[in-house]
Amino acid sequence: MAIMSRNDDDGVSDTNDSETGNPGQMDLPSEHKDKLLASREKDITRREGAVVDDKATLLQREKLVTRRKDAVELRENAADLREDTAHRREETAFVRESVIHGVDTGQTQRQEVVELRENAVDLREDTAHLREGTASLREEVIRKTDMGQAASDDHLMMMQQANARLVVSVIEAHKLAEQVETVATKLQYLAHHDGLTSLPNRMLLQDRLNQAIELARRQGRRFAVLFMDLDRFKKINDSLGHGVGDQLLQSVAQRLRGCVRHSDTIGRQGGDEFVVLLSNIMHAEDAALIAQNMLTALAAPHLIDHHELFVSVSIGISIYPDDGQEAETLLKSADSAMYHAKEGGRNNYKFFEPEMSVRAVHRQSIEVSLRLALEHQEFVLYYQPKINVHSNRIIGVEALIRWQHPQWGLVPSSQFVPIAEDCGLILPIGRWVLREACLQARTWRQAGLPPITVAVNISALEFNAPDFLKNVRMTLEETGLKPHYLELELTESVLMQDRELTDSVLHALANLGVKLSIDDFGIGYSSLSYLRRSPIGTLKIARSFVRQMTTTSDDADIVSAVICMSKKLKLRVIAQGVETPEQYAFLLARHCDEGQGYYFSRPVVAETFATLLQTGIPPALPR
Ligand SMILES: Nc1nc2c(ncn2[C@@H]2O[C@@H]3COP(=O)(O)O[C@H]4[C@@H](O)[C@H](n5cnc6c(=O)[nH]c(N)nc65)O[C@@H]4COP(=O)(O)O[C@H]3[C@H]2O)c(=O)[nH]1
Repeated sequence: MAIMSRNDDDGVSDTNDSETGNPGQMDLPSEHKDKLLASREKDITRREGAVVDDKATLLQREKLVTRRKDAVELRENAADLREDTAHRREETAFVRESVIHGVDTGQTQRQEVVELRENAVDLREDTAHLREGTASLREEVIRKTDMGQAASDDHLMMMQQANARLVVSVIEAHKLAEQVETVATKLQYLAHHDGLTSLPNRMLLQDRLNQAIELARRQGRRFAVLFMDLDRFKKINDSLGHGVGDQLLQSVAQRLRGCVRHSDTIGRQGGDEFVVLLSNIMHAEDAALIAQNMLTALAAPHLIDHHELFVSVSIGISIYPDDGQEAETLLKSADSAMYHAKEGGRNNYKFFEPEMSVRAVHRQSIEVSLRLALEHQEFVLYYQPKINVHSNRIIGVEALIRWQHPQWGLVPSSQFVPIAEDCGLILPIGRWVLREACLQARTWRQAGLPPITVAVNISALEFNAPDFLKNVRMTLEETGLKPHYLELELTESVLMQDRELTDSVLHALANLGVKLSIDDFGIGYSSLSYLRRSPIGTLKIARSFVRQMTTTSDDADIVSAVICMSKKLKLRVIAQGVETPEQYAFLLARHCDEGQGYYFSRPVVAETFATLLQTGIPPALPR
């Protein structure tokens, strides 16, 4: 008998299979056999279906895992993007701060501006990349979201987060772009304006000048260019410090603004130089009127850091088209005219005249030749004796430089020392003078001539050079001259500079044994209490007072007062530029002990001076 039992799973199972020759197989009627076969086939199909179902589930799971991976990747991408944005934001903030700092302090140098501009360009490129990055990421999200319609809630949530982060990134990118715009605008401003005064700078002024030329050419009109610089600004800067100097320049800029119309341009060329473009004048006299207004406006005291500062300017004026048809020529003409204004006593204005450019060219060629003069050994020292007016004995000598030019002949120092000071060449020239004078003094000593002190002029630039003291020490050592045979003549302006530094150098020199004197005393502003404390040993009365002391009572009073004061302060005093017997007599009567000037001897070459030293001042010299 066939034993049929109900299976839990599919309901039918046989334990006695006749086809397999199973001992449990029974011989069934054919209709039963057909039924059994049909039932078996159904069973197999059902089982195969279950396997297919399993495969689909696996595939489904695999897809889910892949989508999860995509979502994680997206999340990571979004996080990277966010980090990148934050980083860029910091950079922008830094750039912006640098620019603002630059604008505030006026210290943004041209190089910095260039760097900032390059940074802004980089930043802009980065922002563009960032935008591209966010766009492609968004596209990817959309694509993957479409693919994953059937994604799990988890997957959807991750997608939403990634999307939200992308939105943040895009907003950041927009902000970044705005900030870069702001920085770019500021850079643009800085590139065309002076950081200290906010006036148009050289570049912008050049642009405006070119525009004015173009317009004036078309309309057949004239316009004026005013070139000006502050008289003796360097002294204020050196003595009161750059902070005060900067404020003074701001104050000057402010007052100049008040003197011109809106259509005119005032620019700062650099340092204490300003250029004004008066774009609409009918006659040259209009420019003169404005120049005069500027002189008046600047003359009132400038109150800066509790200092009442008085400044004046010298102004040179050139007119388009008479004095130049191009920007450069107009500026040059105005510059030459300004030099003449300065030479004419400062605090005034001068119109350009054609012969001025000849002098400007001459000055330029002096500078070029000066650069070669040291190398070509064209300098020579002359020596002028200092005399004890009572004994008529030579008590010292001043070394004075001359330039033996191959074409121009012997050039006096007044024609090239100021130029050498302007262009800094006075530093190597000064070192040469000091060495040459020390060597010469030593040679005279070795030749058995009476011991005397040799004096060397030191300009403010030389005194303030960082290696000045070291150079004096080294020169004395190398030339073998004893320090007390060297005297340094300083101008009053040297004493007005950085007090602490000046004091320490003066005392170091005095400790070495070097003598110190003040040249041209009376024309500066030396404080008497300072003189008392300083190691200065001698005052040299300025030639300008000595020249008129016998004819002008004011000068006579000044010279008498300086002699008297020197004695009280226990300082030696010497009158410079003594030329006449009357001046000599005046000094004797006022008990001035020492004198120097043509009355005793002109500056002479070293050999002649050696003879003077041996023989004394000959009576044959004009007296
Ligand atoms: N009219 C007139 N002039 C007289 C008389 N006695 C002397 N002098 C001139 O007065 C100037 C005196 O020199 P300083 O006041 O130091 O003024 C000097 C000094 O400031 C500067 N200098 C000259 N040599 C040097 C140098 O080696 N180094 C530096 N840094 N400056 C120098 O150039 C200035 C002019 O020098 P120099 O042309 O040599 O002119 C000299 C001298 O030749 C006189 O009785 N009447």
